[in-house]
Amino acid sequence: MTELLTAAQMRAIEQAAIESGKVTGLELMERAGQGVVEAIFEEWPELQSGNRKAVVLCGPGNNGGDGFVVARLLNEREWEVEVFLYGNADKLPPDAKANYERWVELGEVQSIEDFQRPLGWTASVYVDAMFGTGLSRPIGDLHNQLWEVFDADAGLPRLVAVDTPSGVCSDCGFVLREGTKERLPAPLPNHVFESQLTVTFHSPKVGHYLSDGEASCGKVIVKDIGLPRDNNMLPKEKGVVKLASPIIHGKRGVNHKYAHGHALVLSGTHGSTGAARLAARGALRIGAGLVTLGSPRSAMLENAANLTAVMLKQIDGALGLTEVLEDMRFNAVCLGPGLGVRADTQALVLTVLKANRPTVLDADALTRFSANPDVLFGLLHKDCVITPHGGEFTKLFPDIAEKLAAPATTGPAYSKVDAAREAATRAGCVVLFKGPDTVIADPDGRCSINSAQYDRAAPWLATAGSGDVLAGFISGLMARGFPPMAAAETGAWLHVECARKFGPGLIAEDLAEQLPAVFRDLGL
Ligand SMILES: NC(=O)C1=CN([C@@H]2O[C@H](COP(=O)(O)OP(=O)(O)OC[C@H]3O[C@@H](n4cnc5c(N)ncnc54)[C@H](OP(=O)(O)O)[C@@H]3O)[C@@H](O)[C@H]2O)[C@@H](O)CC1
Ligand SMILES: [K+]
Repeated sequence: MTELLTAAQMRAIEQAAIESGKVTGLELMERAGQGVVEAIFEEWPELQSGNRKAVVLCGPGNNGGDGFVVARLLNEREWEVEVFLYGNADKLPPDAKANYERWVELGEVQSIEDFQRPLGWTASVYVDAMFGTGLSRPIGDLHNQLWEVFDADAGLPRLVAVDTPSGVCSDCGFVLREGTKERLPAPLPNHVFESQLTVTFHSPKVGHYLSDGEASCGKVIVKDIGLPRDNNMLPKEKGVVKLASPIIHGKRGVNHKYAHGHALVLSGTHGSTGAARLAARGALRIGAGLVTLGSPRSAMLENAANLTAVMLKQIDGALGLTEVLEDMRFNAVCLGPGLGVRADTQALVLTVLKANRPTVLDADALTRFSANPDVLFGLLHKDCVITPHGGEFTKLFPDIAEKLAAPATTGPAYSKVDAAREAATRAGCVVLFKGPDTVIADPDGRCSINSAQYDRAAPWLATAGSGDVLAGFISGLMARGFPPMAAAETGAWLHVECARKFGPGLIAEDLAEQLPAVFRDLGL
């Protein structure tokens, strides 16, 4: 399980370790610099020999201190090293200052203003050690200068970011930028200069996995710097964010279909039934013992013509649903995909929520409440999962979405994690806020990011109906008895694995069909 830390959490861990007397800040900085050098050779073994040159850009804090260590260690390995400093050497914090002084015995320090791109890239490696977890405001002109130098049109150099790419907030993953009263157009102009490698310490930072994080980090390598793994010293008010991982087991115990639950998925009317069938098939493949599609009379023929293992039951309106839910064997309900946003959708949602059954609400079941989200929040309960994408999230939580969309001007800035957590508290249930950086938050404070980035990139998932399958996966797991947070996390993780298993050309129908192979890979 990978834990992702905020700047404050990382600082608390470092502080506690230093105060315990077991390690000094200087030792941590030395190990950080060593970690960067190790990572460079692991990533580019061809740099072990030959004429090698590094350009190291150092900032005014301890991130800069790490840079001076890297410069010295590469110099010891007979690299030619050029160092540029942003800011005043006299104002460096003590550990950084000590490493600055060790470096000036070996080489020169130039002002960052003199750093320009020569004709072509002349160094084997460029090290960005300007700002890390201490970034507190936009880097303004410096950013523009670097943006010009590292302009991708010139071809990407081996650019290594120490801890975080400078300018990117380590909590939210956004590039900090000057405030503007006007909302920036979507998508935001991407002013990120791309590192090929980001070497971070102890644990990845939350911002590496959110918003611009992946685009700017390239690849994240975590180096141990000897800090304790005991998180007792962390601020308690918010738990640590984790990378989602599957909490799944094979079907155990009684070999009877009813032992694995019975999911009910509600279909839309005639002509809008495919989404619910995708969800239903997802629920069945993921292991619910039985799945029934509840269909209005108008869509019975259409659904009957397209179902085999999934069962079909006519359910007309809230009254019909109330009667069906008297059968307690329906132990998980999924509604929203293709349901439509008419008044009876609201009645169906309210009926399901009053029945107090594990429930997944997606798509139209959420959009229907755009005008009156409080009605929905009043009835959602702890056994629910809601799965909004960005647009649905904005309709249900407009004030939260506005905070998230506002330009990040000071660090650490409001993040998608903060937004999902706030939404979960308001909704009183698990919120799965979709994206390549899906954030899953439980009102009890647990939070994870299901990343479809870096080595789990799955761009093929952006295809019609894939969200419907996810809603089905989660409801199928809930029918199997998974608690909402575990169901959401596991369902989202498997969803990405299925997309990766299939690869290019994926359409929504393919997703659930990959589950058997993914389960086999997991040894289930
Ligand atoms: N602590 C440890 O033991 C270890 C720490 N380690 C390393 O330290 C890093 C954290 O160090 P850090 O806290 O000193 O923060 P850092 O990112 O260097 O920047 C702070 C400086 O930048 C300034 N500043 C901020 N924004 C600015 C802007 N836009 N434009 C201009 N200035 C700006 C800010 O000024 P201020 O906001 O105070 O005015 C302050 O002077 C961490 O990422 C890791 O690499 C490792 O060695 C392991 C051991
Ligand atoms: K950096």
